[in-house]
Amino acid sequence: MRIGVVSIFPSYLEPMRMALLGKAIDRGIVALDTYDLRDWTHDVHRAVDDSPYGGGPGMVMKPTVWGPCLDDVCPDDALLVVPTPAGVPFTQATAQAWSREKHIVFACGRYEGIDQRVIDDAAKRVRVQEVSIGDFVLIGGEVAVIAMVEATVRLIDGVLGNASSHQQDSFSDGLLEGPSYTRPPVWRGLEVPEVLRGGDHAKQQQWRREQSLARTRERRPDLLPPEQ
Ligand SMILES: N#Cc1c(-c2ccc3ccn(Cc4ccccn4)c3c2)n[nH]c1N
Repeated sequence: MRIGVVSIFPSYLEPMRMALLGKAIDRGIVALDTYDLRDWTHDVHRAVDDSPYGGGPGMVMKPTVWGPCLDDVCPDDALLVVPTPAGVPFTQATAQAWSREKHIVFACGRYEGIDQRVIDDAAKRVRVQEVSIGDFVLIGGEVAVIAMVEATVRLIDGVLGNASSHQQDSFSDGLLEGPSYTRPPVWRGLEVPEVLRGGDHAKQQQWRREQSLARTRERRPDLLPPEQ
């Protein structure tokens, strides 16, 4: 998978070159290109924003800068992703679908966002998805991109050491993951549940399912399947 990210703060994206994502890049599973939007500005001040039509707070990012940039960095067969608080919710299902893409380009806005005509113009040529990572407002799109890239790339074969890891994720079966434990068996007077210390794998699987259902019922009843 090739990933392109456009930002006015490309160094904000450097965490994606560390740890597991960095290893996926080193192993050629993922290629990451970051672009500085200001390289497409055309004035001495390298302006990327302007006042909003119709008034309102803040500034809006210029179509005359974003348009030529996306023309250059986003080929017709790529998926263009635009993080925005007004986007469709990004979910595990989104990550699953994106993990099968060959090329994804992320457009990181700042200020009050990107002139809508940039998205409308791009949609004439490429697939565009405006997505949100949650019901809160960030300062820009970079943090959202890092989160979405992690969630997506970890699902690509070969990225996670233990292939089955992501099959037991929270949300992979629609439920929240239950509690996890490791040694010592007793810590500060707290014991690891007996069933996990034994060897009956069928009982352990049943226990884990019950814990997932209980936790989901308590924290995210909206995720429960109808019969639960
Ligand atoms: N994904 C996602 C996001 C964002 C997000 C993403 C991109 C941008 C580009 C600018 N801003 C600031 C901003 C403030 C006010 C109104 C519009 N935009 C962004 C915020 N916030 N919360 C999410 N779940």
